[in-house]
Amino acid sequence: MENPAQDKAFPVSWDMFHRDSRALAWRLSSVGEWKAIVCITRGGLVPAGIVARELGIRTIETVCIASYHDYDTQGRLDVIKPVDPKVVDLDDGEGSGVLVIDDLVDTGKTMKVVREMLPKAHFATVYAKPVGVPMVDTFVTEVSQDTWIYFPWDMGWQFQPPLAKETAG
Ligand SMILES: O=P(O)(O)OC[C@H]1O[C@H](OP(=O)(O)OP(=O)(O)O)[C@H](O)[C@@H]1O
Ligand SMILES: Nc1nc2[nH]cnc2c(=O)[nH]1
Ligand SMILES: [Mg+2]
Repeated sequence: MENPAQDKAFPVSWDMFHRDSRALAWRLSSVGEWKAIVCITRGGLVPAGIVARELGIRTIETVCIASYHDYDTQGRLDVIKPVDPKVVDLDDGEGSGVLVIDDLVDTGKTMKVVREMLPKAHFATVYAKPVGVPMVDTFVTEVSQDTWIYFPWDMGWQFQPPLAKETAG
């Protein structure tokens, strides 16, 4: 099965996300140099800002894709906005000189669509699951396929009942 039930939780705090995105920038800094970042919205917006700051990249473009319409179930993949041709054509019309950033790769379907637009770009994510790993050139942390990653922008503070109350009765 390509994407089994994702019943393990990997919660990520803002601090963790900042540290892991900086680690991504650190890895990328020894891989190459890029003229522009293309971030895959919306999840890619946050790491793209951090990596752009670390690597001194000021041209930042978006490709707007949505597929997980129903929380954790992937549906039809919608390209809401393609990459600006000015960015595709920076070097050779195939994405050389472009760094594509997303928060994570899961099945790899989102990355595959963007790879078709920018075949020579470098693809990077902060987190990766095994099925998606072949689609990404650089990432920081791998989690198992049956794990759901909870990002800080999707979370909120909530009262936690004390253990004693949970186990009573
Ligand atoms: O490797 P895949 O199985 O294709 O999944 C990975 C994509 O899923 C999430 O985006 P989502 O479509 O939920 O949109 P969002 O970034 O706006 O949250 C995530 O941000 C990746 O872009
Ligand atoms: N937040 C979040 N979005 C996803 N999209 C695909 N996989 C995931 C995941 O594990 N977490
Ligand atoms: Mg996304």
